[in-house]
Amino acid sequence: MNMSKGLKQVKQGSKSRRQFRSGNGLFFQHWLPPLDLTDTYPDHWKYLSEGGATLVFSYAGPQDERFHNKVLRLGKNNTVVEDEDSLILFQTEVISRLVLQKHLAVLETVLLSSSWLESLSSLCKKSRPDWRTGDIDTNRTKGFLATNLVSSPISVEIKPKWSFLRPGLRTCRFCMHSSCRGWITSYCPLDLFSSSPARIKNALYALYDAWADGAASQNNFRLFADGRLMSPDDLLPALRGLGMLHSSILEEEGIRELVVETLLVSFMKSESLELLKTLKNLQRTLDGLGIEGLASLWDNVHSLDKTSFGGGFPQPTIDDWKFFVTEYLEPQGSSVPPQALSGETQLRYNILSYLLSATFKDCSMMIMLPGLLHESLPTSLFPSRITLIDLDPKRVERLQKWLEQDRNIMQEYIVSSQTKSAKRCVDVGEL
Ligand SMILES: O=P(O)(O)O[C@@H]1[C@@H](OP(=O)(O)O)[C@H](OP(=O)(O)O)[C@H](O)[C@H](OP(=O)(O)O)[C@H]1OP(=O)(O)O
Ligand SMILES: Nc1ncnc2c1ncn2[C@@H]1O[C@H](COP(=O)(O)OP(=O)(O)OP(=O)(O)O)[C@@H](O)[C@H]1O
Repeated sequence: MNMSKGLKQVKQGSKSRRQFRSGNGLFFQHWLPPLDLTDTYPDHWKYLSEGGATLVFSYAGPQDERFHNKVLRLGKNNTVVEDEDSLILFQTEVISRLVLQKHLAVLETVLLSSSWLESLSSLCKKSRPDWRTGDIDTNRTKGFLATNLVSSPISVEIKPKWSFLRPGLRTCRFCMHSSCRGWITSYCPLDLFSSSPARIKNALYALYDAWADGAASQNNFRLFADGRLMSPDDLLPALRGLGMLHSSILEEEGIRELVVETLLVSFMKSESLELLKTLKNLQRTLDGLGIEGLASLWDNVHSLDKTSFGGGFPQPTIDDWKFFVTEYLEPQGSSVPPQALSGETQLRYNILSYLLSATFKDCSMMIMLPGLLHESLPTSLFPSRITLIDLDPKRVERLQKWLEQDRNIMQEYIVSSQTKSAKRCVDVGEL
């Protein structure tokens, strides 16, 4: 029997339960060890993209159902990243209780070897942007495969960042941070999360424009055509080459309109608006005390031992996360509801809550599109899939970084507001 034919996989924790269709059409199941990627050649994996902590490759080898439409995500050697099994469990056991499954990629652990990773690392050197630091961590023995979310004709990646305005402030965290970094962008996440078509459109124009101006280190917008990451200069010739442009579109300006209009149709679909609403509510409600409030709570609890913020607090385990999410989702079911907790237990609840909020503040959305809008086609014929990626747990050591970062951002922003008027961001509040 051809085992790869009719193969389906069902994820459960880090184990892969593969389902095979037998001759009589019935499925049978079998527990299998993780796939060994050293069965493929490193040059079957083409550099696709990267973030601060990982590098991502898409499969470009001979036809193989196991890797078709998959990307390989590998940890870098310059950051502490959880092991792959924990990352996958975090998504399957924790995140999936907060975000609908249809908005999540399917993940699977794979086995790797140092020599294989070293070859891949040298093969991808030329494709990586100069400004990115870190290299593949060749000491890791595992990576993970994920659904390739740029396999559609056009795919767009948006990293929306913080969706809410802190009480008492006029400017949102992203706009303050951008101003401190000297970024030139009119993007405000509060527009994207507003549910208003006009404001969402403004946000999309702003994201596109910052990208088109070549602001390489601004990572809030990326565009992929035919599975390849596009630079602003590549886009027009690439779309023409792929036959994706109507002959009337001759100018960059025309593409800008078309990309934004197409994305707007996708964002105005009810499931996209629902996802934005979910993300905003998770970011905001999990943030609870804010980083300053959390640091004060820490100081109160540690007033005698004076342990520094986050010091000695163990990394939450999967069981800790599961327990936390149950308390967060079903506060009435807890013996003591979260708002009535005190001391160590209150601190613990709020630390996990803030860490989880940080995951949602830093994730990205992948929007898969069948192409760019065509005026002869009704927009209802425009299917799109929207998926969240980079939903890794944040580590406890980050607490101190976030406290210092927020203080710096606030301080610099206050100083700069003395010379120019502070930006006013509009939050529509709870959706
Ligand atoms: O601190 P921020 O808000 O700048 O976010 C960091 C991101 O910077 P950005 O603002 O998107 O340019 C940063 O993104 P880049 O590396 O700049 O693409 C990372 O996402 C970082 O998280 P991690 O190290 O991958 O766990 C992010 O760090 P965390 O804040 O999530 O710890
Ligand atoms: N499933 C996927 N399909 C296609 N591309 C992907 C997928 N997952 C990740 N990518 C690409 O790889 C990049 C890096 O992945 P990811 O955001 O998960 O890494 P990271 O290092 O944690 O990023 P950051 O530093 O932004 O937190 C993404 O920005 C995206 O362009």
